[in-house]
Amino acid sequence: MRTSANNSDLLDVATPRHSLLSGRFKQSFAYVALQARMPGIMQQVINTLHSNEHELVKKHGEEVWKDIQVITHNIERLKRELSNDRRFTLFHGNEVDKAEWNAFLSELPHPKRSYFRASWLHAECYLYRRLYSFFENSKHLRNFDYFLDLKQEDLRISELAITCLAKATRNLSKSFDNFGKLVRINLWSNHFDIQLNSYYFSTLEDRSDINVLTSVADLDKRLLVDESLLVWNCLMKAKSNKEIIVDYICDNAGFELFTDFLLMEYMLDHGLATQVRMHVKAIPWYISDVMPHDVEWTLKYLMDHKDECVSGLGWKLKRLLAEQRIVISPPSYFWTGPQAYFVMVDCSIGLYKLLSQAAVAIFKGDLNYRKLLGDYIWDSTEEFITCLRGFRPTNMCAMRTVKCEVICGLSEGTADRLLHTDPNWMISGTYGVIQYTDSLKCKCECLHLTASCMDKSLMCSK
Ligand SMILES: O=P(O)(O)OC[C@H]1O[C@](O)(CO)[C@@H](O)[C@@H]1O
Repeated sequence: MRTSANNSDLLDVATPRHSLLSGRFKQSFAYVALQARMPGIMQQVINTLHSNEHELVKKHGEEVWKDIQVITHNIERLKRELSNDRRFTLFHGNEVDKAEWNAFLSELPHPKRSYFRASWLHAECYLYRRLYSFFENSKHLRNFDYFLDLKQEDLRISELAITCLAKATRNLSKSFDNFGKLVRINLWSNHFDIQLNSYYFSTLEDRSDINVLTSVADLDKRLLVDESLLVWNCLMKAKSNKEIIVDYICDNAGFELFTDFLLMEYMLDHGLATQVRMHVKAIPWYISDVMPHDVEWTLKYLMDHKDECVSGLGWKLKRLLAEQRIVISPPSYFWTGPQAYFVMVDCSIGLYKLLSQAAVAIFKGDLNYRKLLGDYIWDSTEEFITCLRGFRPTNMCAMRTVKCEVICGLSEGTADRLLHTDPNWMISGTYGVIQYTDSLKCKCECLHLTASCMDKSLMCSK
Protein backbone atom coordinates (compact mmCIF):
# COMPACT_ATOMS: atom_id res chain seq x y z
CA MET A 1 0.00 0.00 0.00
CA ARG A 2 1.40 3.41 -0.91
CA THR A 3 -0.21 5.26 1.93
CA SER A 4 1.14 8.71 2.57
CA ALA A 5 -0.72 8.86 5.87
CA ASN A 6 0.78 7.59 9.09
CA ASN A 7 0.26 3.86 8.84
CA SER A 8 1.56 2.91 12.24
CA ASP A 9 -1.85 1.53 13.15
CA LEU A 10 -1.65 -1.12 10.42
CA LEU A 11 -0.46 -4.20 12.25
CA ASP A 12 1.54 -7.06 10.83
CA VAL A 13 -0.67 -9.66 12.50
CA ALA A 14 -3.57 -11.97 11.69
CA THR A 15 -7.06 -10.83 12.74
CA PRO A 16 -7.17 -11.08 16.52
CA ARG A 17 -10.01 -12.90 18.25
CA HIS A 18 -12.95 -10.72 19.26
CA SER A 19 -12.33 -7.98 16.72
CA LEU A 20 -13.93 -6.79 13.50
CA LEU A 21 -12.37 -7.96 10.25
CA SER A 22 -10.29 -5.11 8.87
CA GLY A 23 -7.53 -4.32 6.39
CA ARG A 24 -5.67 -3.00 9.43
CA PHE A 25 -4.45 -6.55 10.05
CA LYS A 26 -1.90 -7.18 7.36
CA GLN A 27 -1.92 -10.95 7.66
CA SER A 28 -5.66 -11.13 7.17
CA PHE A 29 -7.70 -11.99 4.12
CA ALA A 30 -9.35 -8.57 4.44
CA TYR A 31 -5.98 -6.94 3.80
CA VAL A 32 -5.30 -9.09 0.74
CA ALA A 33 -8.79 -8.48 -0.59
CA LEU A 34 -8.44 -4.69 -0.30
CA GLN A 35 -4.86 -4.62 -1.47
CA ALA A 36 -5.10 -6.90 -4.49
CA ARG A 37 -8.59 -8.17 -5.15
CA MET A 38 -10.62 -4.96 -5.19
CA PRO A 39 -8.27 -3.08 -7.56
CA GLY A 40 -8.51 -6.11 -9.87
CA ILE A 41 -12.30 -6.01 -9.77
CA MET A 42 -12.32 -2.29 -10.53
CA GLN A 43 -9.97 -2.82 -13.47
CA GLN A 44 -12.28 -5.55 -14.70
CA VAL A 45 -15.18 -3.08 -14.68
CA ILE A 46 -13.13 -0.66 -16.80
CA ASN A 47 -12.27 -3.49 -19.18
CA THR A 48 -15.93 -4.50 -19.43
CA LEU A 49 -16.92 -0.94 -20.26
CA HIS A 50 -14.38 -0.84 -23.06
CA SER A 51 -15.16 -4.27 -24.43
CA ASN A 52 -18.81 -3.19 -24.66
CA GLU A 53 -18.01 0.15 -26.31
CA HIS A 54 -19.28 -0.85 -29.68
CA GLU A 55 -22.62 -2.09 -28.37
CA LEU A 56 -23.02 0.94 -26.12
CA VAL A 57 -22.40 3.37 -28.98
CA LYS A 58 -24.91 1.46 -31.10
CA LYS A 59 -27.50 1.73 -28.33
CA HIS A 60 -26.94 5.26 -27.05
CA GLY A 61 -25.09 7.06 -29.85
CA GLU A 62 -21.66 8.72 -29.85
CA GLU A 63 -22.59 10.73 -26.78
CA VAL A 64 -22.03 7.66 -24.62
CA TRP A 65 -18.27 8.17 -25.09
CA LYS A 66 -18.37 10.99 -22.63
CA ASP A 67 -19.96 8.73 -19.99
CA ILE A 68 -17.38 6.02 -20.64
CA GLN A 69 -14.52 8.48 -20.23
CA VAL A 70 -15.89 10.05 -17.05
CA ILE A 71 -16.62 6.67 -15.48
CA THR A 72 -13.18 5.30 -16.39
CA HIS A 73 -11.56 8.38 -14.91
CA ASN A 74 -13.63 8.05 -11.71
CA ILE A 75 -12.80 4.38 -11.28
CA GLU A 76 -9.08 5.10 -11.73
CA ARG A 77 -9.39 7.78 -9.06
CA LEU A 78 -11.19 5.38 -6.74
CA LYS A 79 -8.36 2.85 -7.22
CA ARG A 80 -5.85 5.50 -6.14
CA GLU A 81 -7.97 6.48 -3.14
CA LEU A 82 -7.98 2.86 -2.07
CA SER A 83 -4.27 2.25 -2.54
CA ASN A 84 -3.47 5.45 -0.62
CA ASP A 85 -5.89 4.52 2.16
CA ARG A 86 -7.81 7.77 1.78
CA ARG A 87 -10.86 8.71 3.80
CA PHE A 88 -14.34 7.75 2.60
CA THR A 89 -16.13 10.69 1.01
CA LEU A 90 -19.84 11.47 1.09
CA PHE A 91 -22.16 10.87 -1.86
CA HIS A 92 -23.24 14.01 -3.73
CA GLY A 93 -25.11 12.70 -6.76
CA ASN A 94 -28.52 11.22 -7.47
CA GLU A 95 -28.04 8.15 -5.33
CA VAL A 96 -31.40 6.90 -4.07
CA ASP A 97 -29.89 5.87 -0.74
CA LYS A 98 -27.59 8.91 -0.43
CA ALA A 99 -29.09 10.12 2.87
CA GLU A 100 -28.65 6.73 4.57
CA TRP A 101 -25.09 6.29 3.33
CA ASN A 102 -24.05 9.82 4.24
CA ALA A 103 -25.56 9.53 7.71
CA PHE A 104 -23.70 6.27 8.18
CA LEU A 105 -20.37 7.66 6.92
CA SER A 106 -20.68 10.82 9.01
CA GLU A 107 -21.26 8.82 12.15
CA LEU A 108 -18.18 6.63 11.72
CA PRO A 109 -15.48 7.45 14.25
CA HIS A 110 -12.65 9.31 12.49
CA PRO A 111 -10.02 6.56 12.79
CA LYS A 112 -12.45 4.13 11.11
CA ARG A 113 -13.15 6.21 8.03
CA SER A 114 -10.44 5.03 5.65
CA TYR A 115 -10.29 1.86 3.57
CA PHE A 116 -7.68 -0.08 5.52
CA ARG A 117 -8.56 1.21 8.96
CA ALA A 118 -12.30 0.72 8.66
CA SER A 119 -14.08 -2.54 9.21
CA TRP A 120 -13.63 -4.61 6.06
CA LEU A 121 -17.38 -4.88 5.61
CA HIS A 122 -17.75 -1.10 5.58
CA ALA A 123 -14.82 -0.55 3.23
CA GLU A 124 -15.89 -3.24 0.77
CA CYS A 125 -19.57 -2.24 0.67
CA TYR A 126 -18.55 1.39 0.27
CA LEU A 127 -16.34 0.50 -2.72
CA TYR A 128 -19.12 -1.41 -4.47
CA ARG A 129 -21.52 1.46 -3.75
CA ARG A 130 -19.12 4.09 -5.09
CA LEU A 131 -18.59 2.03 -8.26
CA TYR A 132 -22.29 2.02 -9.01
CA SER A 133 -22.65 5.73 -8.19
CA PHE A 134 -20.43 6.52 -11.20
CA PHE A 135 -22.88 4.75 -13.48
CA GLU A 136 -25.94 6.00 -11.64
CA ASN A 137 -24.87 9.59 -12.18
CA SER A 138 -24.08 9.16 -15.86
CA LYS A 139 -26.43 10.16 -18.66
CA HIS A 140 -26.77 6.86 -20.49
CA LEU A 141 -25.30 4.09 -18.35
CA ARG A 142 -27.56 4.10 -15.31
CA ASN A 143 -28.85 0.65 -16.17
CA PHE A 144 -25.62 -0.87 -17.41
CA ASP A 145 -24.88 -3.97 -15.34
CA TYR A 146 -21.10 -4.22 -15.63
CA PHE A 147 -21.12 -7.66 -14.00
CA LEU A 148 -23.75 -9.14 -16.33
CA ASP A 149 -21.29 -10.91 -18.66
CA LEU A 150 -19.71 -12.74 -15.73
CA LYS A 151 -23.06 -13.83 -14.32
CA GLN A 152 -24.24 -15.11 -17.70
CA GLU A 153 -20.98 -16.95 -18.29
CA ASP A 154 -21.40 -18.69 -14.94
CA LEU A 155 -24.77 -20.05 -16.02
CA ARG A 156 -23.59 -21.05 -19.49
CA ILE A 157 -20.63 -23.09 -18.30
CA SER A 158 -22.84 -24.92 -15.81
CA GLU A 159 -24.97 -26.39 -18.58
CA LEU A 160 -24.17 -30.03 -17.86
CA ALA A 161 -24.83 -29.65 -14.14
CA ILE A 162 -28.09 -27.81 -14.87
CA THR A 163 -29.32 -30.50 -17.24
CA CYS A 164 -28.45 -33.30 -14.82
CA LEU A 165 -30.03 -31.60 -11.84
CA ALA A 166 -33.18 -30.66 -13.73
CA LYS A 167 -33.66 -34.36 -14.60
CA ALA A 168 -32.71 -35.68 -11.21
CA THR A 169 -35.13 -33.42 -9.35
CA ARG A 170 -38.35 -34.09 -11.31
CA ASN A 171 -41.10 -35.67 -9.21
CA LEU A 172 -39.15 -35.97 -5.98
CA SER A 173 -41.32 -37.23 -3.15
CA LYS A 174 -41.85 -35.29 0.04
CA SER A 175 -39.25 -36.41 2.53
CA PHE A 176 -36.57 -34.92 4.68
CA ASP A 177 -34.05 -37.00 2.77
CA ASN A 178 -34.84 -35.24 -0.51
CA PHE A 179 -35.20 -31.83 1.13
CA GLY A 180 -31.81 -32.27 2.83
CA LYS A 181 -30.16 -33.20 -0.47
CA LEU A 182 -31.59 -30.16 -2.21
CA VAL A 183 -30.44 -27.93 0.62
CA ARG A 184 -26.91 -29.34 0.35
CA ILE A 185 -26.85 -29.01 -3.43
CA ASN A 186 -27.90 -25.43 -2.85
CA LEU A 187 -25.22 -24.87 -0.22
CA TRP A 188 -22.39 -26.18 -2.37
CA SER A 189 -23.51 -24.09 -5.32
CA ASN A 190 -22.27 -21.17 -3.21
CA HIS A 191 -18.83 -22.43 -4.11
CA PHE A 192 -18.94 -22.58 -7.82
CA ASP A 193 -15.77 -24.55 -8.61
CA ILE A 194 -16.43 -27.21 -6.04
CA GLN A 195 -19.97 -27.54 -7.17
CA LEU A 196 -19.09 -28.01 -10.82
CA ASN A 197 -16.48 -30.65 -10.04
CA SER A 198 -19.11 -32.55 -8.14
CA TYR A 199 -21.12 -32.95 -11.33
CA TYR A 200 -18.47 -34.87 -13.13
CA PHE A 201 -20.18 -38.18 -13.78
CA SER A 202 -18.61 -41.38 -14.95
CA THR A 203 -21.69 -42.83 -16.63
CA LEU A 204 -24.66 -41.36 -18.44
CA GLU A 205 -27.11 -43.01 -16.02
CA ASP A 206 -25.56 -41.15 -13.08
CA ARG A 207 -26.66 -37.93 -14.66
CA SER A 208 -30.27 -38.23 -13.66
CA ASP A 209 -29.67 -39.38 -10.13
CA ILE A 210 -30.52 -37.09 -7.23
CA ASN A 211 -27.88 -38.94 -5.27
CA VAL A 212 -25.13 -37.17 -7.15
CA LEU A 213 -24.13 -35.70 -3.86
CA THR A 214 -23.72 -39.04 -2.17
CA SER A 215 -21.41 -40.13 -4.96
CA VAL A 216 -19.25 -37.20 -3.96
CA ALA A 217 -19.73 -37.72 -0.25
CA ASP A 218 -16.44 -36.00 0.18
CA LEU A 219 -18.33 -32.74 0.04
CA ASP A 220 -20.49 -33.66 2.99
CA LYS A 221 -17.39 -34.38 5.03
CA ARG A 222 -16.69 -30.69 4.70
CA LEU A 223 -20.08 -29.73 6.03
CA LEU A 224 -19.14 -28.45 9.48
CA VAL A 225 -22.65 -27.80 10.79
CA ASP A 226 -25.80 -29.28 9.27
CA GLU A 227 -29.02 -28.09 10.86
CA SER A 228 -31.16 -28.68 7.80
CA LEU A 229 -33.37 -31.03 9.85
CA LEU A 230 -34.32 -28.08 12.06
CA VAL A 231 -35.31 -26.08 8.97
CA TRP A 232 -37.44 -29.00 7.81
CA ASN A 233 -39.05 -29.34 11.25
CA CYS A 234 -39.80 -25.64 11.30
CA LEU A 235 -41.56 -25.85 7.93
CA MET A 236 -43.42 -29.00 8.94
CA LYS A 237 -44.61 -27.23 12.09
CA ALA A 238 -45.96 -24.40 9.97
CA LYS A 239 -47.94 -26.73 7.73
CA SER A 240 -51.28 -26.08 9.44
CA ASN A 241 -50.93 -22.34 8.72
CA LYS A 242 -52.97 -21.00 5.83
CA GLU A 243 -49.99 -19.05 4.64
CA ILE A 244 -46.39 -20.20 4.84
CA ILE A 245 -44.03 -17.55 3.58
CA VAL A 246 -40.36 -18.30 3.10
CA ASP A 247 -38.09 -15.28 2.74
CA TYR A 248 -35.13 -16.15 0.58
CA ILE A 249 -32.25 -13.70 0.84
CA CYS A 250 -30.43 -14.50 -2.38
CA ASP A 251 -26.72 -14.39 -3.07
CA ASN A 252 -25.30 -15.15 -6.51
CA ALA A 253 -26.87 -15.30 -9.95
CA GLY A 254 -25.77 -18.00 -12.39
CA PHE A 255 -25.62 -21.58 -11.18
CA GLU A 256 -26.38 -20.72 -7.54
CA LEU A 257 -29.63 -19.02 -8.52
CA PHE A 258 -30.58 -22.10 -10.54
CA THR A 259 -30.20 -24.32 -7.47
CA ASP A 260 -32.11 -21.71 -5.40
CA PHE A 261 -34.98 -22.23 -7.83
CA LEU A 262 -34.83 -26.01 -7.36
CA LEU A 263 -35.21 -25.63 -3.62
CA MET A 264 -38.00 -23.06 -3.98
CA GLU A 265 -39.83 -25.34 -6.42
CA TYR A 266 -39.58 -28.26 -3.99
CA MET A 267 -40.88 -26.23 -1.05
CA LEU A 268 -43.83 -24.95 -3.08
CA ASP A 269 -44.67 -28.33 -4.65
CA HIS A 270 -44.85 -30.02 -1.26
CA GLY A 271 -46.68 -27.36 0.70
CA LEU A 272 -43.59 -26.54 2.77
CA ALA A 273 -44.16 -22.98 1.58
CA THR A 274 -47.17 -21.28 0.03
CA GLN A 275 -45.07 -18.35 -1.15
CA VAL A 276 -41.35 -17.74 -1.54
CA ARG A 277 -40.23 -14.12 -1.50
CA MET A 278 -36.88 -13.53 -3.14
CA HIS A 279 -34.78 -10.68 -1.80
CA VAL A 280 -32.34 -9.47 -4.43
CA LYS A 281 -30.03 -6.50 -4.88
CA ALA A 282 -31.03 -3.11 -6.27
CA ILE A 283 -27.59 -2.43 -7.78
CA PRO A 284 -24.65 -4.46 -9.16
CA TRP A 285 -23.15 -5.98 -6.03
CA TYR A 286 -20.18 -8.17 -5.10
CA ILE A 287 -19.82 -9.14 -8.77
CA SER A 288 -22.39 -11.86 -9.04
CA ASP A 289 -25.27 -11.00 -6.70
CA VAL A 290 -28.76 -11.45 -8.11
CA MET A 291 -30.61 -8.36 -9.37
CA PRO A 292 -34.21 -8.42 -10.65
CA HIS A 293 -33.17 -8.57 -14.30
CA ASP A 294 -30.99 -11.63 -13.59
CA VAL A 295 -34.14 -13.57 -12.73
CA GLU A 296 -35.60 -12.68 -16.14
CA TRP A 297 -32.67 -13.77 -18.28
CA THR A 298 -32.14 -16.89 -16.18
CA LEU A 299 -35.74 -17.95 -16.79
CA LYS A 300 -35.39 -17.18 -20.48
CA TYR A 301 -32.21 -19.26 -20.67
CA LEU A 302 -34.03 -22.18 -19.04
CA MET A 303 -37.23 -21.87 -21.11
CA ASP A 304 -35.26 -21.68 -24.38
CA HIS A 305 -33.04 -24.64 -23.49
CA LYS A 306 -32.99 -27.53 -25.97
CA ASP A 307 -33.38 -30.12 -23.23
CA GLU A 308 -37.11 -30.63 -22.55
CA CYS A 309 -36.63 -31.14 -18.87
CA VAL A 310 -34.74 -27.89 -18.45
CA SER A 311 -37.16 -25.90 -20.58
CA GLY A 312 -40.14 -27.47 -18.77
CA LEU A 313 -38.64 -26.36 -15.49
CA GLY A 314 -38.09 -22.86 -16.89
CA TRP A 315 -41.76 -22.61 -17.92
CA LYS A 316 -42.89 -23.94 -14.56
CA LEU A 317 -40.83 -21.31 -12.74
CA LYS A 318 -42.27 -18.64 -15.00
CA ARG A 319 -45.76 -19.78 -14.04
CA LEU A 320 -44.88 -19.81 -10.33
CA LEU A 321 -43.77 -16.19 -10.70
CA ALA A 322 -46.90 -15.26 -12.65
CA GLU A 323 -49.05 -16.83 -9.92
CA GLN A 324 -47.03 -14.98 -7.29
CA ARG A 325 -46.06 -18.17 -5.54
CA ILE A 326 -42.53 -16.91 -6.11
CA VAL A 327 -42.24 -13.15 -5.84
CA ILE A 328 -39.32 -10.80 -6.19
CA SER A 329 -39.58 -8.49 -3.25
CA PRO A 330 -38.95 -4.83 -4.25
CA PRO A 331 -35.18 -4.64 -3.60
CA SER A 332 -34.40 -2.86 -0.35
CA TYR A 333 -31.31 -0.67 -0.28
CA PHE A 334 -30.61 -2.06 3.15
CA TRP A 335 -29.19 -5.17 1.46
CA THR A 336 -26.62 -3.01 -0.31
CA GLY A 337 -25.84 -0.91 2.72
CA PRO A 338 -22.80 -1.34 4.96
CA GLN A 339 -24.58 -2.37 8.14
CA ALA A 340 -24.66 -5.61 10.04
CA TYR A 341 -28.14 -7.07 10.26
CA PHE A 342 -28.63 -6.52 13.97
CA VAL A 343 -29.21 -2.82 13.22
CA MET A 344 -31.98 -3.56 10.71
CA VAL A 345 -34.65 -3.02 13.31
CA ASP A 346 -33.41 0.54 13.82
CA CYS A 347 -32.45 1.38 10.23
CA SER A 348 -35.01 -0.44 8.16
CA ILE A 349 -38.02 -1.30 10.28
CA GLY A 350 -40.22 -1.93 7.21
CA LEU A 351 -37.89 -4.67 5.99
CA TYR A 352 -37.63 -6.11 9.49
CA LYS A 353 -41.41 -6.30 9.80
CA LEU A 354 -41.66 -7.89 6.38
CA LEU A 355 -39.22 -10.63 7.35
CA SER A 356 -41.11 -11.21 10.57
CA GLN A 357 -44.13 -12.41 8.54
CA ALA A 358 -42.16 -15.38 7.24
CA ALA A 359 -42.08 -18.90 8.63
CA VAL A 360 -38.35 -18.87 8.00
CA ALA A 361 -35.80 -16.56 6.41
CA ILE A 362 -33.02 -18.29 4.51
CA PHE A 363 -29.82 -16.26 4.16
CA LYS A 364 -27.55 -17.44 1.40
CA GLY A 365 -23.81 -17.02 1.00
CA ASP A 366 -20.80 -15.62 2.70
CA LEU A 367 -21.61 -11.93 2.64
CA ASN A 368 -25.02 -12.46 4.25
CA TYR A 369 -23.29 -14.57 6.88
CA ARG A 370 -20.77 -11.82 7.56
CA LYS A 371 -23.59 -9.34 8.00
CA LEU A 372 -25.50 -11.73 10.26
CA LEU A 373 -22.47 -12.10 12.50
CA GLY A 374 -21.46 -8.43 12.24
CA ASP A 375 -18.15 -9.26 10.46
CA TYR A 376 -16.80 -10.05 13.89
CA ILE A 377 -14.44 -12.78 15.03
CA TRP A 378 -16.54 -14.70 17.53
CA ASP A 379 -15.25 -17.73 19.35
CA SER A 380 -15.78 -20.49 16.82
CA THR A 381 -17.87 -22.40 19.37
CA GLU A 382 -20.19 -19.48 20.12
CA GLU A 383 -23.85 -20.23 19.44
CA PHE A 384 -25.39 -18.91 16.22
CA ILE A 385 -28.25 -17.34 18.19
CA THR A 386 -25.83 -15.33 20.33
CA CYS A 387 -23.90 -14.05 17.33
CA LEU A 388 -27.07 -12.66 15.75
CA ARG A 389 -27.10 -10.09 18.57
CA GLY A 390 -30.87 -10.00 18.83
CA PHE A 391 -31.55 -10.04 15.07
CA ARG A 392 -34.30 -12.60 14.91
CA PRO A 393 -37.24 -11.21 12.94
CA THR A 394 -38.32 -14.81 12.40
CA ASN A 395 -36.87 -18.32 12.33
CA MET A 396 -33.50 -18.01 10.70
CA CYS A 397 -31.37 -20.23 8.51
CA ALA A 398 -27.94 -19.36 7.13
CA MET A 399 -26.17 -21.44 4.50
CA ARG A 400 -22.75 -20.53 3.24
CA THR A 401 -19.46 -21.93 2.18
CA VAL A 402 -16.74 -20.50 4.40
CA LYS A 403 -14.90 -17.78 2.48
CA CYS A 404 -13.75 -15.51 5.29
CA GLU A 405 -12.68 -15.68 8.90
CA VAL A 406 -16.15 -15.25 10.41
CA ILE A 407 -17.65 -18.41 11.90
CA CYS A 408 -19.62 -19.73 14.87
CA GLY A 409 -21.44 -22.81 16.07
CA LEU A 410 -18.56 -25.27 15.65
CA SER A 411 -17.95 -28.07 18.09
CA GLU A 412 -15.09 -27.74 20.54
CA GLY A 413 -11.71 -28.40 18.88
CA THR A 414 -12.99 -28.30 15.27
CA ALA A 415 -11.42 -24.96 14.36
CA ASP A 416 -8.04 -25.98 15.82
CA ARG A 417 -8.12 -29.30 14.02
CA LEU A 418 -8.93 -27.63 10.70
CA LEU A 419 -6.25 -25.00 11.14
CA HIS A 420 -3.77 -27.77 11.68
CA THR A 421 -4.76 -29.81 8.63
CA ASP A 422 -5.72 -27.00 6.26
CA PRO A 423 -4.41 -23.53 7.17
CA ASN A 424 -6.56 -21.94 4.46
CA TRP A 425 -9.79 -23.53 5.62
CA MET A 426 -11.48 -20.23 6.41
CA ILE A 427 -11.00 -18.60 3.03
CA SER A 428 -11.01 -21.44 0.53
CA GLY A 429 -14.77 -22.00 0.38
CA THR A 430 -14.19 -25.75 0.71
CA TYR A 431 -16.12 -25.97 3.98
CA GLY A 432 -19.75 -25.16 4.56
CA VAL A 433 -22.33 -24.57 7.28
CA ILE A 434 -26.12 -24.80 7.43
CA GLN A 435 -27.22 -23.12 10.65
CA TYR A 436 -30.64 -22.52 12.12
CA THR A 437 -32.25 -20.83 15.08
CA ASP A 438 -35.83 -20.39 16.18
CA SER A 439 -37.24 -16.95 16.68
CA LEU A 440 -38.05 -16.85 20.35
CA LYS A 441 -39.93 -13.87 21.62
CA CYS A 442 -38.17 -11.73 24.13
CA LYS A 443 -39.47 -11.80 27.70
CA CYS A 444 -39.77 -8.03 27.76
CA GLU A 445 -42.83 -8.58 25.53
CA CYS A 446 -41.76 -6.15 22.84
CA LEU A 447 -43.16 -7.25 19.51
CA HIS A 448 -39.81 -7.01 17.74
CA LEU A 449 -36.47 -7.39 19.38
CA THR A 450 -34.46 -4.21 19.37
CA ALA A 451 -30.83 -3.51 20.05
CA SER A 452 -31.89 -2.08 23.42
CA CYS A 453 -33.46 -5.33 24.55
CA MET A 454 -30.62 -7.34 23.10
CA ASP A 455 -29.23 -8.43 26.44
CA LYS A 456 -32.64 -9.57 27.64
CA SER A 457 -33.19 -11.42 24.38
CA LEU A 458 -29.95 -13.27 24.87
CA MET A 459 -31.12 -14.25 28.33
CA CYS A 460 -34.42 -15.59 27.13
CA SER A 461 -33.05 -17.29 24.04
CA LYS A 462 -32.79 -20.74 25.54
O1 LIG B 1 -20.92 -14.73 -2.82
P1 LIG B 1 -20.66 -14.80 -1.38
O2 LIG B 1 -20.72 -16.19 -0.86
O3 LIG B 1 -21.49 -13.85 -0.58
O4 LIG B 1 -19.16 -14.38 -1.20
C1 LIG B 1 -18.73 -13.09 -1.24
C2 LIG B 1 -17.48 -13.12 -0.49
O5 LIG B 1 -16.41 -13.00 -1.33
C3 LIG B 1 -15.50 -12.05 -0.82
O6 LIG B 1 -15.52 -10.99 -1.71
C4 LIG B 1 -14.18 -12.64 -0.61
O7 LIG B 1 -13.60 -13.07 -1.74
C5 LIG B 1 -16.02 -11.65 0.51
O8 LIG B 1 -15.92 -10.32 0.63
C6 LIG B 1 -17.43 -12.08 0.55
O9 LIG B 1 -17.70 -12.52 1.82
